[in-house]
Amino acid sequence: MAQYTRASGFVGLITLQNPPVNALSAVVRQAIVDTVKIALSDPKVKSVVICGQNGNFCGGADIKEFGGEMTGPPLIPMIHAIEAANKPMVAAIEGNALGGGLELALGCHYRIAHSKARLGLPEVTLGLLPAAGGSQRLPRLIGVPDALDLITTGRIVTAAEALRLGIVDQVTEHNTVDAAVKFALSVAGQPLDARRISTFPCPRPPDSDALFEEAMRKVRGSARGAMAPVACVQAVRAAATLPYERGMEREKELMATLFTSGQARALQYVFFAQRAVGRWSMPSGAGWDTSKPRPVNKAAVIGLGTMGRGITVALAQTGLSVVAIETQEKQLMEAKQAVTSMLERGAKRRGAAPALDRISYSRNIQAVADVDLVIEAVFEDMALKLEVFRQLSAFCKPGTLLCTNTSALDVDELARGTPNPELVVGMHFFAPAHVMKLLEVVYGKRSSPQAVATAMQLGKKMGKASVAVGNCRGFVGNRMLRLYVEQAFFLLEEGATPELVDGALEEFGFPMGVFRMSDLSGLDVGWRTRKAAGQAQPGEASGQSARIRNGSRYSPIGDLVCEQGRFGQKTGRGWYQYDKPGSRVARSDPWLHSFLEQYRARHGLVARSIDRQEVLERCLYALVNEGFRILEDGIAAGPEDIDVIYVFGYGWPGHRGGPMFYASTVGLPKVLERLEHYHQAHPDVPDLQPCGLLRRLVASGSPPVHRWREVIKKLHSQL
Ligand SMILES: CCCCCCCCCCCCC/C=C/C(=O)SCCNC(=O)CCNC(=O)[C@H](O)C(C)(C)COP(=O)(O)OP(=O)(O)OC[C@H]1O[C@@H](n2cnc3c(N)ncnc32)[C@H](O)[C@@H]1OP(=O)(O)O
Repeated sequence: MAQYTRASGFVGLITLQNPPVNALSAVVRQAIVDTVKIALSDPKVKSVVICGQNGNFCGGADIKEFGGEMTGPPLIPMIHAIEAANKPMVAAIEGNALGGGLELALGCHYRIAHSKARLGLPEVTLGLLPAAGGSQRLPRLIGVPDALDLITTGRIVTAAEALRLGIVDQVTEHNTVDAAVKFALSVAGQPLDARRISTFPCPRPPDSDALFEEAMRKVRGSARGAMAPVACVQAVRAAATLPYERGMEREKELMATLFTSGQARALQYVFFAQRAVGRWSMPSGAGWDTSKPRPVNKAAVIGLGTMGRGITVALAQTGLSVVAIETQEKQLMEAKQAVTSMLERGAKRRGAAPALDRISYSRNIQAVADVDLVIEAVFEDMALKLEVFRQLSAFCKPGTLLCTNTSALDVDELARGTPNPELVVGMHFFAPAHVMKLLEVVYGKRSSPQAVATAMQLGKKMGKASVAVGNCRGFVGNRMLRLYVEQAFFLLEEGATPELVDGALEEFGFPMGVFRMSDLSGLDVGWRTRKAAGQAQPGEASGQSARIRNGSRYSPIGDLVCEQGRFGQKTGRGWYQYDKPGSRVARSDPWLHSFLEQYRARHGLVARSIDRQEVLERCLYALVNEGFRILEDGIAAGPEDIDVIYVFGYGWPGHRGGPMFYASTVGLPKVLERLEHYHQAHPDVPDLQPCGLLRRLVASGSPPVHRWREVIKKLHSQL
């Protein structure tokens, strides 16, 4: 709702009240309509201020309403009535003014913001566009290039940037509502014609056709099939080329296509999934609501390779004091230089001072003595990590949380090597750790809920989508990825090329297909793991036995490519060829194609024609099937956890909502049928056998994804 009061005698004060973010629900919209009417009809009121309660202006339209029938007064006429008012309407912006919230403020004649306010039109991230006039008013207010940037990316700006762009009229360090009331009194009675943004001509850039074509090219290149960014460009183009009323019609038309689209549903699911994973739980029943995190003011990072450096930067940028430890002098110096330049680059981008003085560097592990939490990021070697944990246990103060940044090693085994296993958790960062948004927080059998709560809270502070998962080989993300990569290898054996597989996956929306990705991250990483597991065996054995491990199909293709010294981009050769080592532009490699032909001949394999549909089904359904197993095993608490991991850590296109959501949109019976088909065709690949949970969900009528937890709970209670 919205509360109406009078301030300083002559100012009508409308306070939006819909905790926690004052979203514009039907009730709030009705209350705004009613209170605006009261204020405008009261002769004592000279001007009006609109603000939000609890220091938060407005988080936009109520996203929860989008799934159902929209009731209550619509936003557009409500904002028009505000703009048309004959008394000055002033928005007092504290906290967030996002989406419909900013559109409401743009309908006001003046905008006063607190210096800590954040403003933006993030609708595109929800598969929508700013369709309450935002796409038409913002370009008229700040010009086409800046409006295009904000609307197509959903980028949120600070009050300082908003002032520079001309979105707000004034920024205050003090009480925003007081400042707005004072301002409202100062402009009472002044003419308002020049303050109604919808009446402004849209400033037309000199070569606007070229500008829009370039914007469209850029957006199509990065959208990976998402419709909303494209519609955003079209809407802003309408603002630049059409009168306001016709622009509004175009905005509505474009929104109508997006509003009911599967992409919007998927992106809004991801929005709520991201919040749902914060309400984590462990199989013991402990969780976010029962576990209090410990305060963390000072942290240590052990091992300053690529991951350790990124983690150091992420921690320092969060405001923590960090002790960065590397035993080798040369590496320590190199790391210090790298961390310094990463911090400086980041600070320049944000227009802030680099957090250099928050970090101290040491070669001595005893420097951990006074830290609250340690993140170990040494080489992926169990013996080495056990030794580091032994030393940490000796030197850390009692109660220090010991975290390991392993991507696959057993957290329980590490915990067993310490006197306080309850203090050990995994914090699996993704490279580059200061950029990538995902963090898997891995709890072992003996991790205390408080340790998990502390790691989850630290992840949130670092701005990461943090997901609590159980301990198993590869945790959630890499455990699923193994099956996806494995299918891609099998497809090469059967007649596909890296280009075909990558093309299909990139068309689906991944930024890179599996082979281009593998060239980027280095083929030797997986090879080393396979060698350690005894899977990769040197030499070029032929015949079927060379492709079997533990009774299941195995493809040594990746191992053989590595044996040629082809490790991907870093060596200039991998699944593709590159101009020189380190170069990023992948080109088809005839050597690889003839290698594949020779390989098939040696193993008696006959290449067949494989289409993109099969590539998608084999790679994606195998991955989804493992997702069901993960849910069945209780490693992830719900489908949202898996989907957040894949969207934020593995490049799964957000407009397809994550693998489990995607499976639900394909239809679980269809996924089951295709897995049965492929399992029958490849009986030597047991991983293709449909998971019991998938069968159970289909048997229960394929409930929507938000109801899977009930089926999972029932399943676990019967085990
Ligand atoms: C047939 C065709 C018809 C077509 C036409 C139809 C027309 C109808 C549409 C009219 C035009 C609409 C145009 C406007 C659209 C919008 O405004 S879309 C919304 C845009 N806003 C956002 O994207 C902001 C989303 N929120 C956030 O980014 C953050 O929540 C925050 C505001 C920055 C606050 O962050 P933080 O403090 O970290 O809190 P959170 O944990 O994120 O959120 C707290 C809880 O609040 C819930 N929530 C947040 N925002 C909204 C929202 N806008 N609507 C509903 N709920 C919201 C969030 O989910 C959290 O709740 P829990 O999930 O229960 O934890």
